[in-house]
Amino acid sequence: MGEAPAFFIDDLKKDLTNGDILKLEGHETAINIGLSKTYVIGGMDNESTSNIEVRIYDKSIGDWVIPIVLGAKPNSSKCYSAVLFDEDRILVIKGNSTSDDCFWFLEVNTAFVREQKRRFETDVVAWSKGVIGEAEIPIVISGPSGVGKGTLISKLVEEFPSKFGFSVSHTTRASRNKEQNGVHYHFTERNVMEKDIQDGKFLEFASVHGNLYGTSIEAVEAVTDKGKRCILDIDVQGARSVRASSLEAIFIFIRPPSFEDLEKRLRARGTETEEQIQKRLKNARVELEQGNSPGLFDHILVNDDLETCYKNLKKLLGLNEGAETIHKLLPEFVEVPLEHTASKIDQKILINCGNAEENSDRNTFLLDLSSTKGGAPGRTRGMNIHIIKPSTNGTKMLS
Ligand SMILES: Nc1ncnc2c1ncn2[C@@H]1O[C@H](COP(=O)(O)OP(=O)(O)OP(=O)(O)O)[C@@H](O)[C@H]1O
Ligand SMILES: Nc1nc2c(ncn2[C@@H]2O[C@H](COP(=O)(O)O)[C@@H](O)[C@H]2O)c(=O)[nH]1
Repeated sequence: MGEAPAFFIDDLKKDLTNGDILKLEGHETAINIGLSKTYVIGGMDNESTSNIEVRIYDKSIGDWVIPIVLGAKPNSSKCYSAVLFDEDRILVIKGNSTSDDCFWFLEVNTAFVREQKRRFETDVVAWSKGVIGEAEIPIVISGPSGVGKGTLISKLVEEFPSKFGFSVSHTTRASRNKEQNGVHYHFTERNVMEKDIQDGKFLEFASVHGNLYGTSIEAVEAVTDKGKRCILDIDVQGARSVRASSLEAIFIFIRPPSFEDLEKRLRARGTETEEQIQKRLKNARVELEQGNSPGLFDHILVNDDLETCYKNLKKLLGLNEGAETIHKLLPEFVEVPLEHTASKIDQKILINCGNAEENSDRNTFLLDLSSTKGGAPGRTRGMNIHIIKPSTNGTKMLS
């Protein structure tokens, strides 16, 4: 049984550095990792800082280090507790928050963080939001330009709005007439997108028909966080990158009935100049060949008659009539108050809410982290939460 302490805001002076007195400011919590480093997490009582800050006291140099902080940062709260989950990750629990925003992992030495430390040649930490429950794995749809990927995806999202969500890509190409920024694409300047790629914000990116396209980690997580299955419409290079990434997905390649049909569709759409059409058709020949690459795509569909192809797509996704009305049970939803304590037992975190003497009805939660997957950059998914209710004779039962 491994037990790790949690520290709270009223621990203003605490011997966290095995000898040195460390002064915590405002709403901060701190935790030791190894013999030499103390991670101080939280913020001052300052309206201007809306995100949780991180600083490291390095005993070996006797000084503070401000690390590069990667990943989407949690908003600040008035109370945090921290539990050392393993040597690589600190679980931070935000007081006064609900379970959709109260569990965060600060990664200090995971493979991703080690790679970033090498890249930046300085201390790096990365946030990853803890999410309760699993999500259905994303669907990657690829195929040559004009084959009908967008048409098929739109039909699926329209018929099953609560089941599927579209991953909104970034692109440097100009928007077409009816395209909306943030809905069809995030239309971006090349230098901004290149900087974001450098900063590790993209799951994949590729140069397609002369423009830069890419899927940000946030684009996929935003859909999955809503409990929806994410659909990515990306080219074959992008599909290859996702295959090589840690994201588990289903890969579907859409083929036209013939090259002539593909050309007709592209021209009939009327969104490209003749020069652009020629470029897309040239690239289509390469993509059609690559669609057969062994081990890349799980399924190949021919989009001849649209309705038939759509029916086949639904079939392979296991959707039948009335599927939209079937809802999965939502994972347990809990609220962690300002005053709480947290302690670790194996892969589980016991969270006691409130003051034991004053409130006998206080909730106790058991957060099971044994099936977690993923991590920075992105989310840590697969947490399970159980509510332990006090029984009348004082024995606590798992619900
Ligand atoms: N089965 C089909 N039969 C005839 N026309 C189709 C069929 N499927 C789609 N189309 C039409 O073909 C054109 C291209 O379709 P769509 O824009 O969905 O292709 P796409 O694969 O998403 O292209 P891109 O990769 O360039 O975004 C559209 O005008 C669409 O209405
Ligand atoms: N690798 C990626 N490819 C993408 C992404 N978003 C779209 N695409 C592909 O680009 C072409 C052209 O699209 P268009 O909207 O300009 O017609 C098409 O094949 C898309 O699948 C992305 O994020 N990454």
